[in-house]
Amino acid sequence: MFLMKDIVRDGDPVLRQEAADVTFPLSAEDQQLAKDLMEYLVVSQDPEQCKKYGLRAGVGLAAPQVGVSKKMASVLVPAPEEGGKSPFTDVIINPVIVSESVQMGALTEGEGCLSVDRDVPGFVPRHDRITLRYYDVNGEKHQVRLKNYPAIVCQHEIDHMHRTLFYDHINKDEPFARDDDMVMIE
Ligand SMILES: OCN(O)CCCc1ccccc1
Ligand code: NI
Repeated sequence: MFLMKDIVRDGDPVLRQEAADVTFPLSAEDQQLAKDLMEYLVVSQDPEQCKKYGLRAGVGLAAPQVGVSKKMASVLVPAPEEGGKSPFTDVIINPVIVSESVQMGALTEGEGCLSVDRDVPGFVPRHDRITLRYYDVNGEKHQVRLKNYPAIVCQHEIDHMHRTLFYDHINKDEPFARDDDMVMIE
């Protein structure tokens, strides 16, 4: 199981590398990696377990963040309300955004990252809607349309595979600048 000590922090070159495509069928190692990446999210989103293991809660975790420069990330978007259904939960492998809205969206709270041990205030403008193509651990191809929070999370994780951290997108001069067309996501 991954602990905070296993999470690579900003400054480590692996976070600024282009990650490698994953080959199928998954090696035993990559199967274990997928399990561990998802397990981290499940455990970190359980308040009791999160505290017990001293984790920072996360809704996504990309392989480069545990030092593995591969195009694999777990995503577990919590259900909006108790007992509801998660809007998106999967391990996304070799993801490609095949289309994206012109309209941008950003979390009103800004973003954070398990690999960035500091607050970086500001809006992180992303595409409000995307069509995402990816493979799951069984090598099955998926094409999904995501919007708002699930779309934001997937773009954050895919960024990790392409040398990008969330604060790269924040406007340096005016961190809270927004065009009136931008969807503000609670
Ligand atoms: O890469 C995942 N990770 O650093 C955890 C935080 C994920 C995340 C946080 C805010 C908005 C989108 C995604
Ligand atoms: Ni991150």
